[in-house]
Amino acid sequence: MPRTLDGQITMEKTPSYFVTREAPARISAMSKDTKLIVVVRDPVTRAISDYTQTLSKRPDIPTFESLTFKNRTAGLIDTSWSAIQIGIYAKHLEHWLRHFPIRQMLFVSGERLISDPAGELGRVQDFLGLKRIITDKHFYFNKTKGFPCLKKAEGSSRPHCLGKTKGRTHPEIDREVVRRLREFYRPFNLKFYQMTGHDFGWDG
Ligand SMILES: Nc1ncnc2c1ncn2[C@@H]1O[C@H](COP(=O)(O)OS(=O)(=O)O)[C@@H](OP(=O)(O)O)[C@H]1O
Repeated sequence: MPRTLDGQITMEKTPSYFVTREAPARISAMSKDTKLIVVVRDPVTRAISDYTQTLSKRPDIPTFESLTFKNRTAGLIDTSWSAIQIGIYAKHLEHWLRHFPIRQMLFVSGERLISDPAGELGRVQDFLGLKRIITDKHFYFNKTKGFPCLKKAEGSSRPHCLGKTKGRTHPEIDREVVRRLREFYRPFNLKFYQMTGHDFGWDG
């Protein structure tokens, strides 16, 4: 991690910190003032997205439906499958709250990052104590990509969308399996809304 000079903010990101048991203590030991930003989306869609990403690299893996259950007849969800485990946000957050106060954490809605990127980035800028430089003016909706894109990439005058690995088409998943997963996540989601003081709207 480079030294941070006056007037600079050092940022670092990885998708795996939030669920890594050792990460909260290690980050707190490095700097207990660190601000933490977590992007969360509906855990069911997240699991399907995770599966879609693995499937793109290993097309021979079993179906989403078969990986979801330890015992499908009994409706027993396989919580050891990482695609499912990662979405139990309340459990992961508990570990962070042993080392950081909730005011040092910002939870960005993955859904709103798509429907209102400037609004969500406004929250990020406020949280970091920055002026709201990034606004609506910086985005446009790209119909081909189906997502918001930047009107101008940094250091360029050309528009920029995220790459092909972001926004893949998800496979169709058995509705009953989706329903069962929604039921499974519901109590954890409600706990998460309570802990963060923010209803992400994944449960109707
Ligand atoms: N503007 C824009 N363009 C494209 N994609 C967008 C955008 N905003 C959010 N998203 C969502 O980001 C999802 C991929 O991000 P990940 O967090 O999975 O990426 S990472 O591989 O873990 O870094 C990706 O998930 P999938 O749709 O499942 O691919 C998108 O839904």
